[in-house]
Amino acid sequence: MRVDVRTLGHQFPDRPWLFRDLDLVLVPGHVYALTGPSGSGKSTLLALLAGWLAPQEGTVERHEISDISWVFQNPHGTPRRTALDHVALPFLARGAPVHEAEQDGLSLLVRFGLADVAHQQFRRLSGGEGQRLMLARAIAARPQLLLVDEPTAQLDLSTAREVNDAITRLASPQTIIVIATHDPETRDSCTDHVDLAHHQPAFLPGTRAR
Ligand SMILES: Nc1ncnc2c1ncn2[C@@H]1O[C@H](COP(=O)(O)OP(=O)(O)OP(=O)(O)O)[C@@H](O)[C@H]1O
Repeated sequence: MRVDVRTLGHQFPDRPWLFRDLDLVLVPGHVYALTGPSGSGKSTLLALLAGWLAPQEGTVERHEISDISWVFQNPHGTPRRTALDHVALPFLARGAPVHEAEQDGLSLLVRFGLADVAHQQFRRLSGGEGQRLMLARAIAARPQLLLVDEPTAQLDLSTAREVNDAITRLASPQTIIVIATHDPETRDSCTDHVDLAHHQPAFLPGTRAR
């Protein structure tokens, strides 16, 4: 399982290049922080990795990847379902008996510091709890590629810290994880760092920028 990115570059019609000459090999067990100034193309790169968007130059090859999940800035859960329901569901969907699915779900809630709210409805969770639950649910679903867009953007400092703490426990041997972020603490919670600033035309050698 692997994502190979080769000499990738993208620009939208009649707009300047966002980035060029990006080479990456993404593998499971790592959590890649994707940083860069606002408008540098972080969300665009996530869409290219997912295959939602075709690159203007270069290639993105996904090897042995069929399931791709996203976690967005705002947690989207089912309001009246409990936290445990949210993480048990992916296990049930894979055919686990209820008891086992709930046990596995509970272990994930413990890992993400959510054991105390296991039986709380989603609508009663705080912003940080909701966001950590989205990460826990994404891990439970075991996608081969997990794309996370600005997970702390809507959170205050201490709530963001809780989410960043969860990110330090996110790495999974079954999943390649990429997190677009502005937050230096999120970047430091990841295992690897890709800085789009180094791939903006102004930073690249030669005269290709225009
Ligand atoms: N479909 C589109 N058509 C034209 N321009 C687009 C499109 N999608 C994004 N852009 C532009 O591309 C640039 C990069 O956007 P993108 O959202 O990828 O940046 P970002 O680094 O994620 O920004 P931020 O940190 O502010 O979220 C922006 O100037 C944006 O307006």
